[in-house]
Amino acid sequence: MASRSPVHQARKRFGQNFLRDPGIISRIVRAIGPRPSERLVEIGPGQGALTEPLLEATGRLEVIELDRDLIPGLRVQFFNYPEFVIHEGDALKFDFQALRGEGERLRVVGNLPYNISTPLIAHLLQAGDAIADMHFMLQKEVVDRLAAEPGGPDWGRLSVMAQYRCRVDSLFVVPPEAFVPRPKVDSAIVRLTPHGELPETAVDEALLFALVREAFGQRRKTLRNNLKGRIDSAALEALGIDPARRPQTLSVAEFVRIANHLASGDPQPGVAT
Ligand SMILES: C[S@@+](CC[C@H](N)C(=O)[O-])C[C@H]1O[C@@H](n2cnc3c(N)ncnc32)[C@H](O)[C@@H]1O
Repeated sequence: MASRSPVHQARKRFGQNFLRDPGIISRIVRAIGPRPSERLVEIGPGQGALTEPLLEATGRLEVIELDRDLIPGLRVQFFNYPEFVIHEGDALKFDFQALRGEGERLRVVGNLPYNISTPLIAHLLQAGDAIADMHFMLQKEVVDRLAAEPGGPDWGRLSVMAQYRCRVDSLFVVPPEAFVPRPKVDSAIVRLTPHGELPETAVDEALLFALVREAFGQRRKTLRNNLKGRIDSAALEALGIDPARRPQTLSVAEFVRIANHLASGDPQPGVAT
């Protein structure tokens, strides 16, 4: 059953689990390490649990909140911060690029609504060099997938997509008791830091992500099977990749190598034509 606050009934459809544990809140803020005048953006401020200490630290904050019933409370709570800006709307459609000023990079934070966390991260990863770093509370299972290593059970599409663009640090676990209402699962804090320069660059990123989606189509099948029609066994071998391997054993660099070969249009790598 959803818990009540005197003014607001938590809404499941907006993924509302409000942080209540002061110890966890200050640990999150310490992990973020906000400094005065930095360009911080909070997704889903809710009832202001993180908003307040962030504003205290920086004096300046932009928030994006979808639930319009929460907006008046935020305006009242933070009326004495002239550089507190509320964007009423959907973070999934928000143009983060447009927010930053000349020479600025955004620090994005949020206890994210779990029902949209994966598409939201995908949306933020598109924001190019607009973002300096991101700190998110997510379901622990999603953090495990983001921070996974090749060969492990959690390594998959989300891991490759995130690690292609970012360094990923899983910071600490947050138990259900820290929230009202309590979620059914553990949560965790993750830090995503976009690479200044990509360690591996895909010539065609759309092709890389399509390839990764196909490769992980059936995790138990081999690359030979999952990538049938896309690349044959001889070409995989010429790229130094055993076609009998399963997709969850491939590193980001290996996926990029295959994608760049496909983008080059060569029938077979390493063979002079
Ligand atoms: C898990 S709650 C976190 C609230 C608060 N930050 C806290 O830690 O207590 C998620 C917040 O995101 C808001 N939200 C849900 N979907 C959203 C969306 N698409 N765009 C922006 N905010 C959203 C919810 O209304 C809610 O305030």
